[in-house]
Amino acid sequence: MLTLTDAGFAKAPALTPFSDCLVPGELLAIVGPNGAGKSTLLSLLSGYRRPDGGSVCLDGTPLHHWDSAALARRRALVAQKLTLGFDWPVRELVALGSEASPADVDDALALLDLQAFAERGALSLSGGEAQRVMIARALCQLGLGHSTEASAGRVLLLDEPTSALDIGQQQRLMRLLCELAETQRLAIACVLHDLNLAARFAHRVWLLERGRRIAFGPPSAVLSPGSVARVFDAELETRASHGDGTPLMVLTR
Ligand SMILES: Nc1ncnc2c1ncn2[C@@H]1O[C@H](COP(=O)(O)OP(=O)(O)OP(=O)(O)O)[C@@H](O)[C@H]1O
Repeated sequence: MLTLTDAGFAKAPALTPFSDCLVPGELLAIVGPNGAGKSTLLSLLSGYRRPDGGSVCLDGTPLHHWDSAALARRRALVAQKLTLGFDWPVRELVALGSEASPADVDDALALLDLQAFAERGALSLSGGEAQRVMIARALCQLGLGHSTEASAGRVLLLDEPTSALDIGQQQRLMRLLCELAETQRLAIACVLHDLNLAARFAHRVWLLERGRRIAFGPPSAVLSPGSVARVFDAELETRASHGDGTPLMVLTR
């Protein structure tokens, strides 16, 4: 379990300290306007930045005390800006830095609908294909495909993983993330700009505004049309409702 206790950053980019957990089996959506601090929060959750106060612990041990190889097997981050580096064949890029077997790589490629690209050079991929490759790589890093017991408690952090995906791929990815959370007992935190996607798939939402977490809870509680319109300074219409009562919001013209 990943636990934040009064963790935040005093210096820019600042983040007001708060406490909460990333729970195995849960898909958490982190939402908020541009510059609200979502990527900053992922840098805290991943351990790439140490909090100025409080702690971020995985199974009770502060992230900065973890051995880096052991931590890499327990948490993976797919950043917003993709760095493909060299023109690796996709298969090699997906396996890079992990202990994945060729069969594990095949499994990860299949999960992300990438089998046809296995031998292609990474630099030849389209934006959406490259985004899916980096997610497949994170799954290999976490050793998914092994037993559920081995996967349980692993943490997958994704910064806008649907930003380059068409709607069909968005749906397949969000379904896959829900399935991995539920069947492999992963804890997943995912920055999303599409609030309807967050409402549809996330178990819980954290809403950020100006470096502060201002709301958290189930999508139906956090994503009310009033608070979304205010926080995002957007004019919205509520068209219908998702199954759980969360409003389906569209922009007015
Ligand atoms: N090194 C830095 N020094 C000062 N300010 C910074 C630094 N890095 C980021 N910021 C600022 O901190 C704020 C939060 O940045 P962050 O990238 O976390 O936002 P975000 O919510 O992920 O935004 P977006 O939706 O645009 O990706 C932004 O206003 C950003 O300009």
